[in-house]
Order: sequence, then structure tokens, then C-alpha cells
Amino acid sequence: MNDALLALSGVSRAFGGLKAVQNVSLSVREGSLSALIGPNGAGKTTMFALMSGFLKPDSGTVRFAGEDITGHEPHRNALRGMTRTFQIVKPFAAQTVRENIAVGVHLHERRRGAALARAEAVAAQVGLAPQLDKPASDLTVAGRKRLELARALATRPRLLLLDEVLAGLNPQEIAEMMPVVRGIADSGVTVLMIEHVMQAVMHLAEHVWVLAQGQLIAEGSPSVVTSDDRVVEAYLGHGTAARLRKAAAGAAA
Ligand SMILES: Nc1ncnc2c1ncn2[C@@H]1O[C@H](COP(=O)(O)OP(=O)(O)OP(=O)(O)O)[C@@H](O)[C@H]1O
Repeated sequence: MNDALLALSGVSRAFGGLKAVQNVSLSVREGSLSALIGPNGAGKTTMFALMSGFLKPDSGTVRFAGEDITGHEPHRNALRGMTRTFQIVKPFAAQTVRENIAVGVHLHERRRGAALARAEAVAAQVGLAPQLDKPASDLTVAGRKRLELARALATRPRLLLLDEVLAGLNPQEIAEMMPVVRGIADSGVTVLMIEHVMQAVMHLAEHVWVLAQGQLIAEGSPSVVTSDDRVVEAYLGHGTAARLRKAAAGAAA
């Protein structure tokens, strides 16, 4: 892909004997909204950690905005414009929503007053404006997910890595959150999301990478990858694609 904001080349990482990520290369186009999917344990979160600097690759390179950032610390990458969210959301429970978001703003803004003011704009972007002065501990699961998004957005990312921001939400909350993610991308932030909610992947992502057992097994538009036999088999087991085709042919006969 041209105009790559993030580019991985031959990236691998093992934990002892477990090859969590094997020789992965991919390019995330600036301005895109894309997804990384795969069965549980495929290596998706490890990939995010390798991209953002929480883990160092055993081999391969990571480039961001044209610079080789392999092995750079997460804080340094955040300053350059790459921020990730975490699956397990851990806000400062006793602090208000406004103060929690201001923590993210402080990456680039030292003045407390200015940070708190900027937090308000970010809260509005994710639909948290009415909750600004509540303690974070008062938020529902969906509210905490929005707060995690807001704290990441507050760092003014060029690239936002979203790790399952829809996990744990009910169908209505998912439907309400999807336009928030779309809105972030429309505001010019490049977004790469790890997501198990296929409805969201199908509706939001223009490009999808599929990881299974640490290896990239498919990539393309959502409709292309979900009709790929290797992807069906990674999720549902070896031989499934053929069985499904046979069943469909039987049903049509
Ligand atoms: N710090 C670690 N030490 C040892 N093994 C790890 C570590 N982190 C991840 N793993 C292992 O690496 C593999 C990939 O894990 P990872 O969390 O990246 O998968 P995932 O695709 O994000 O899974 P899920 O969808 O369930 O979150 C798994 O087998 C996991 O147990």
C-alpha cells in the first residue's frame, strides 16, 4: 500500500517456545479505518504491543511516519502520534471523567487549565459530555469504553490502535459506539482496530488483516476475507469450508 503511516516488515516475536507473531508484514495507509481480526490467541494484542513499543520484536522492523521506530518506548511513540487502547479498561476510578481525559491531554499540554478545557472537547467527541464531572467509577461498561477512547484521543494521535473497544457491550451499545469510531476516522485519525464483533468489522473497516496462530493468513476487504476458506477454517476448524459448501449445495438441490 502507498502512503503507509505504519509499516511492519517481517516482524516476529516468541514467548519461550510459543511463536506468538511470525514474520508479519503489513502497511496501514494514512487516513484509513482498518481491522485486525483472528481467533482467540492468534497474536492480535501481541501485534499491537509490537507496533506501539510495549514489546520489542525478536526480528523485523516497525516504521511509523517514515521513521524506523523498532524498539522505541511506547511514550516516545505516543509523542510521535501513535496511541493504543487496552482491552481491560482501567480509569482512575476516584477521578472525574474530565480529569481522566486530561491525563491524555497532558502528553502535549502541561497547563492544567488548558488540559481540562481540551478534555471537554474530547468528551463531546465520544458522547461523554454529560458525564464530565462524574467520578469514572460511576460509568457503565459502555461509558468506560468511551472513556478509554477519549483518553487515547486526547493524546492527539495520528494513528489510533483500538483493542476491542466493543467487547462487553450489548447490541444497542455497539450500534451507538460504531458511529463514534467512524467519527474519529472521519476527523482525520488513522484507525486500526482489533475487533471480534464482525458486524462492526463489516460496516467500518475498509481493509482487514486476518491473523491465525501468529501468521497473516488473509487480507483484503471485509467481504473478501470472510469468504476466504482459510479464514473460515481458522475460526471454525479444518475442513469446515468444504463441509459448508457441501451443505449449501445440498440445501439448494
Ligand atoms: N507476555 C506473554 N507471555 C507469554 N505468552 C504470551 C504473552 N502474551 C501473549 N502470550 C501468548 O501469545 C499468544 C497470542 O496472544 P495474544 O494475546 O496476542 O492473542 P490475541 O489474538 O490478542 O487473543 P484474544 O483475541 O484472545 O485477545 C497466546 O497463546 C498467548 O497466550
